[in-house]
Amino acid sequence: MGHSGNLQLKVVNGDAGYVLEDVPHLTDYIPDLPTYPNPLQFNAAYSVVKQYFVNVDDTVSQKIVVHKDSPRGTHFRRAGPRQKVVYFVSDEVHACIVTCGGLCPGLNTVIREIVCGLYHMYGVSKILGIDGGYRGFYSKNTINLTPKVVNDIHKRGGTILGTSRGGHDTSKIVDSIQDRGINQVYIIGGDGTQKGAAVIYEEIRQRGLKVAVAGIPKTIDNDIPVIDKSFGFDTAVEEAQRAINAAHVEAESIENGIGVVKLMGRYCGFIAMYATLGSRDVDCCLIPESPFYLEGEGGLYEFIEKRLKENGHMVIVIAEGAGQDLLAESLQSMNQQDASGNKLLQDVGLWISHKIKDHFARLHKMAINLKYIDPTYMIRAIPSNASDNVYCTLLAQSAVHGAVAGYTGFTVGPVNGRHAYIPFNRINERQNQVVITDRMWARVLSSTNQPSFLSANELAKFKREKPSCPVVG
Ligand SMILES: Nc1ncnc2c1ncn2[C@@H]1O[C@H](COP(=O)(O)OP(=O)(O)OP(=O)(O)O)[C@@H](O)[C@H]1O
Ligand SMILES: O=P(O)(O)OC[C@H]1O[C@](O)(CO)[C@@H](O)[C@@H]1O
Ligand SMILES: [Mg+2]
Repeated sequence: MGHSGNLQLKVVNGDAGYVLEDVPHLTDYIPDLPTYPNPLQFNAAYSVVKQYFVNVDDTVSQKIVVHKDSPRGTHFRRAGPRQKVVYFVSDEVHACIVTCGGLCPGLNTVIREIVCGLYHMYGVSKILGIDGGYRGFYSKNTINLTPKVVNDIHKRGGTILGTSRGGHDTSKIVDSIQDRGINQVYIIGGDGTQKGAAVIYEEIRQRGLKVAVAGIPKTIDNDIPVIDKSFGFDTAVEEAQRAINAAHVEAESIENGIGVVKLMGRYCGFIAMYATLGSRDVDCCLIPESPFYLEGEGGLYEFIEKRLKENGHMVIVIAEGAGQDLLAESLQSMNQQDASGNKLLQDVGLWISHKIKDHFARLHKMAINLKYIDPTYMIRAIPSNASDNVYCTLLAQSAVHGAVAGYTGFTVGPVNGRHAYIPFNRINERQNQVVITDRMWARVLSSTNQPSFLSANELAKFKREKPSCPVVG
């Protein structure tokens, strides 16, 4: 096997096209680090486990569908407890946890399980909660986290640590880490947060500090690539059903009733797509990845008229990032950004509701009754459901095992069902989006029976431009 790469990339090439995109280890820049036996082997709960520790050579394959002669492809290091650890646990570890970006169901569960994992599996009791996101490192007080403090936080929505956008000052953050003697940093957040985690890791490495940096991916939008799905996503999709049900009940109770539901999804339509497929009451799902138009043959107005004539009512689900080009045409574009530099979107749900009402009022041939439901924050401010709780537990424990073993500069997450350590650069190189030329979007179209709103030429263009998504869908 041959190694290649620089500070960022640790790539190992093997036989038959096998590629390991490995994560950094503290020993990459701190030679001769002493190691210690993993204390987990004395843990009563784990004594029944046949194979305590993950084999050092275990990797997780990114490509699950293979052909007889195809190369073995990209792999990631398998997550889990290691035989040797690089911290003299429990005394040496001083950990901290921070949550950044928007809320997401399960944040408190991940915090709880990092604290309980560190404490119960590795005997760590020095764990600080950073208050209010990245800027909390240098401008706020910290909170001492113990299993007792976090005991029932998973039953609450939000994050007990608070969160924020903006305020990432790398050198101030690393100064604070250094000054406080912190040597494990757990960073929970979305795409922006993981980019922030990558630069924190780089700065720590430049300074030669024995500090492990572990990212736990959080995004309600499911826009983080490589991993199967982000935590809280299922809970959000489930909660979205309540809004869709309400829209459906309202719409079918009145002549020519239309229920419009806006769901989150700034740049991608995963929530809208899964909520639509989960519901079966949705007649039209509009997402940022699939352009649509209103007027004329094959447009949205024509489809609404047809569906109302057929069924007497209809439900439209629209992701917040859908149709932004149309909004920009008809409204003056604001071009505003939030504190993290994310584009602030105009309310497409409200806009489309007005457009539909105006259109049918102008036509005079069909009186419609439109109800607009906007549950956007309700679907992310709730506690996570049971399966997300289990998922959060695995993420937290995998992150803890990795950091204690000396891995750093990684985001943890499931790849084809197996948890893996994924290098930051892989997580940060692109955003996950619905690929409308994949089967999952076709399933939506065939479930709603809506038009694709794409001409043959546009479809061909999409097929050329967008590679098939190997993970989601
Ligand atoms: N390129 C970057 N480099 C350093 N820090 C960044 C970068 N992008 C974003 N951040 C920081 O990460 C934090 C969170 O970013 P952001 O507000 O975009 O949310 P997010 O993590 O993407 O979560 P979500 O989009 O799911 O709400 C902010 O404090 C922001 O300053
Ligand atoms: O209003 P906030 O807190 O900035 O969050 C809104 C954004 O957060 C997200 O949930 C995640 O990025 C987006 O879908 C949404 O645009
Ligand atoms: Mg983001």
